[in-house]
Amino acid sequence: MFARAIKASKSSLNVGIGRTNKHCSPQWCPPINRYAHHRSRVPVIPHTSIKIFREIPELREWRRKQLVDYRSVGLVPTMGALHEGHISLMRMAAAENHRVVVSIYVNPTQFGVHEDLDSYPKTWEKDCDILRDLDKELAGDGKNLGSVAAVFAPTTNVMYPSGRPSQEVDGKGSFVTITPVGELLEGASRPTFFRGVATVCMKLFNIVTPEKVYFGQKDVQQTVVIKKMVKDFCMNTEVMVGETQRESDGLALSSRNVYLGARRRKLATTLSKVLRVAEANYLRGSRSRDELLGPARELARLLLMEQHQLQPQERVKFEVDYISLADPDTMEELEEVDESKGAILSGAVKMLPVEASQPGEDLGLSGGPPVRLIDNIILKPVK
Ligand SMILES: Nc1ncnc2c1ncn2[C@@H]1O[C@H](COP(=O)(O)OP(=O)(O)OP(=O)(O)O)[C@@H](O)[C@H]1O
Ligand SMILES: CC(C)(CO)[C@@H](O)C(=O)[O-]
Ligand code: BAL
Repeated sequence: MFARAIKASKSSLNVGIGRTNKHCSPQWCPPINRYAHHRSRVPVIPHTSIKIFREIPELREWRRKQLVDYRSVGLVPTMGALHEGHISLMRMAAAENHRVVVSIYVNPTQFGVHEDLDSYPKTWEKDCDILRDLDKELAGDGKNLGSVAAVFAPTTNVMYPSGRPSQEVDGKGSFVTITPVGELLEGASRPTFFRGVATVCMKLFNIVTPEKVYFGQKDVQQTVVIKKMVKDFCMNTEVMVGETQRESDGLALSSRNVYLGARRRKLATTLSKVLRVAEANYLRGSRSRDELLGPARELARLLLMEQHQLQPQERVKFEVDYISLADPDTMEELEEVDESKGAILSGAVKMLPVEASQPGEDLGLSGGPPVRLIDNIILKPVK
């Protein structure tokens, strides 16, 4: 969250300023005119049949047609700045549904007041190129049931018709809260985060009415919150979870990795290394919190100490927010893993900005602001 400081490129600004909605800044509004298809009311991504819906009524009309035609619909919610993690969810959805809807919406209510909503990466044109390439790939692969049929890219006016609600913790508004799970871990660090996520996902599910919804394991607590919301509100959809996509050295893909720069990028694998130590101990038979998390915390301490011994021009400082061993259904902390249920190992680390840069050093986009990284490993049941 700390690292969303990219500014829209000049070209994306240019395409955005034709007819922007007063409730959305020109930087991030998908262009309305540019992709207009002459014979259709609904624009499409060029060289594809992927429809771009900006309004709810048109999307609902399209959705009704899919229902009448017995076509299943899968939804992949995203905040854009698409990468291979998102694409893997779309591939999964295309394998199991006739029509895949991808939502691209940077949801204000999940950002705390001091978080960087305004600078969250907005890469609409690049996202369209990625979707076009995926469209070609899926068309050439006979194993899929369907393909990406539509992008839903609403404005905040559409998503919050009574006006944009407060981002304050005690702010008023129509919110969905899923507690206590939404208050733990990520929710403790970002108190309005899961309220915003549950609220926007409830809206997206109500609008798209998908048979299945797709979320990434990288945001594991989010999957637990969404599953609980679907269960507790008797929602008619199935929550599917796609595995975390990683770089070859183990770093989980994330839109925010672009802010790391070369020096911090090398150390960004710290969290996955630390979690893997705990996983290795689980696989060797350890079950208690101390046996699992003790050595993991020790590795984090040693890696940080190593950095502190370096010169400011060379070192990377980071802060461990949490390392957790939690119940897979509630995210509550465990003293002992129940072998029949397994557990979730998760963590969050804040990579601090470099203290002293070297001449010409790549510090990451926007000068390398603080970057909060999250990751997790599922400890599978053994019985
Ligand atoms: N590396 C990944 N592997 C699998 N799924 C992912 C990965 N990264 C993100 N996702 C999933 O994609 C969906 C949309 O996520 P989002 O748009 O927030 O991307 P992100 O990379 O997590 O961005 P952020 O910088 O906000 O964390 C979520 O369900 C998320 O879990
Ligand atoms: C699910 C989501 C799209 C809701 O805004 C967001 O939290 C995300 O990208 O993980
Ligand atoms: N993938 C989680 C979205 C967020 O950090 O706001």
